[in-house]
Amino acid sequence: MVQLRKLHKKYGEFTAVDHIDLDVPYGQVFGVLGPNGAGKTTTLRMITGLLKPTSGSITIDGHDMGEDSVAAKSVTGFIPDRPYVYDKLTAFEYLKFIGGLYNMPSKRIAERMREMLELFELREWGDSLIESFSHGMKQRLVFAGALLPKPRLLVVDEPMVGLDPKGHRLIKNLFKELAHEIGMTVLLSTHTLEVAEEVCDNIVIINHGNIIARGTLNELRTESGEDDGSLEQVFLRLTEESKEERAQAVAERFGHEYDASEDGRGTP
Ligand SMILES: Nc1ncnc2c1ncn2[C@@H]1O[C@H](COP(=O)(O)OP(=O)(O)OP(=O)(O)O)[C@@H](O)[C@H]1O
Repeated sequence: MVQLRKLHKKYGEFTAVDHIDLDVPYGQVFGVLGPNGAGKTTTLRMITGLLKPTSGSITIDGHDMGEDSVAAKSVTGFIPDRPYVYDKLTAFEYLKFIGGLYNMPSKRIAERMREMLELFELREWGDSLIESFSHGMKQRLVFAGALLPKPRLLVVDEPMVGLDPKGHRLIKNLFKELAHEIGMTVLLSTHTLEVAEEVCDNIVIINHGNIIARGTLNELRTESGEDDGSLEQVFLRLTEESKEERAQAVAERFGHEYDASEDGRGTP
């Protein structure tokens, strides 16, 4: 479904994503994990076409993002980590706007709006202004919008932010159903390891812009030597760094040269 080849992103001199290769199969829940600043959001935003790579290629469902970004984006739904929605619209108006972006016929938009508002327990709120919604309701509305056109690929950055326990359960079940029953590919980044453990068929772990491990939870357990470990133990083991590695990363971040002889302090 998604192929990344030597995907690279620099912000100025800083490398956020470092020539990664990745294949995400159809019909799976695929998790992207990694510590803060690892490059997860940057990678997902490049896949959705919101950020332009410095180099490398992205193919979505056979469409090359560089050559035909409209075709690649037309099969993709995106749920960002923060629900940016225009407060002065009603839920109906917001969903109609999304349907229009995907060129959906009005009848289809009306049908899907009803289904989505029902699914995300917002049925009575269709005519209400979004400004009256709580954070969690806004997040659920963003989910409804992203799924409205039935995308083949759903990209989700930190899905659990702002959702209550009932919302967590709804979303976890939904991801599994979408992937395993409808065949949608769900590509998600999360810090909630219990979510990844429960729903992801495959996982990649990113650190400093590189993929440092990939596979099923069992394969990651073997790789990390944590044979019976939880994903948290596996994650901590795989991302643990020596003092030198940490110092080097900080020095690179601030454009300094790292000199190990200086006890890990970067020199300007
Ligand atoms: N617009 C930007 N300009 C400069 N640096 C940026 C920009 N956006 C991100 N970065 C840097 O790129 C690196 C990767 O950021 P990114 O947001 O992709 O990480 P992440 O893995 O999603 O982190 P988190 O888990 O904290 O959300 C970080 O060091 C970040 O500071």
